[in-house]
Amino acid sequence: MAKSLQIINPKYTASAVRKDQYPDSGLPEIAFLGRSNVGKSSLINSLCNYRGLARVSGEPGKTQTINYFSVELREKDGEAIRRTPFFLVDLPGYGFARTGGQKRQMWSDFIGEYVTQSPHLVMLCLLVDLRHPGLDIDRQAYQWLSEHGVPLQIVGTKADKLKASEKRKNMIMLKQIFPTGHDAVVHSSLKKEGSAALLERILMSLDEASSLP
Ligand SMILES: Nc1nc2c(ncn2[C@@H]2O[C@H](COP(=O)(O)OP(=O)(O)OP(=O)(O)O)[C@@H](O)[C@H]2O)c(=O)[nH]1
Ligand SMILES: [Mg+2]
Repeated sequence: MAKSLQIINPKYTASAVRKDQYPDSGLPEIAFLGRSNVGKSSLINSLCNYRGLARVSGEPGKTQTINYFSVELREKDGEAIRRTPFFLVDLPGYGFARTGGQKRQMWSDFIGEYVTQSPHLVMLCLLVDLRHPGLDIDRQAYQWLSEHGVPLQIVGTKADKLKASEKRKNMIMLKQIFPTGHDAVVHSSLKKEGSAALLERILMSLDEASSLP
């Protein structure tokens, strides 16, 4: 029988804007970053099959804090079942400033602090709207994250908004613009496309992290 992967038992656990507010359970973390409105919170809900878990909005700037959701990855391989607990971490978006006037920053300092200093972050999914594969702000974010050695997985979002031919073309562009060790994953929260591939990557990175000394 084929192997199946599923997220189970999702629960909101904590919100943080400072290091001393990070949960101290020691669980590995998979986090989601990208432009405001790119679909980070929706993707978490879609992976968990739980509509209201992370707050979603049509207006950019909805998620304002680092939000931790405890989950388990359930892997069923024939009769064998394995459950791996970890956190899905929703982050505020970048590229949208509610108030003008201040010096433009890519994102709040606490986001940079989290992605570079959280001791349990094993993979950061960088979400890019598949309709707009090469925006300057996403290139800058990718550059900064790469320079800081953050382990990245690129995810092209809102794939349901493109025709099959555009999807293929833009996925090739994503791979060229944002080269990482693993191919970009194409995803649609609306159509649930790409979740299986992303769960495979999550399992791989959790397994790699747990095998480190
Ligand atoms: N068509 C389509 N719409 C989507 C998809 N994912 C998210 N959306 C819509 O995009 C909007 C923003 O979604 P969110 O999940 O709140 O985006 P976010 O990246 O968390 O935004 P911030 O928290 O503001 O940074 C909402 O109106 C969602 O319904 C998708 O896969 N397909
Ligand atoms: Mg959000």
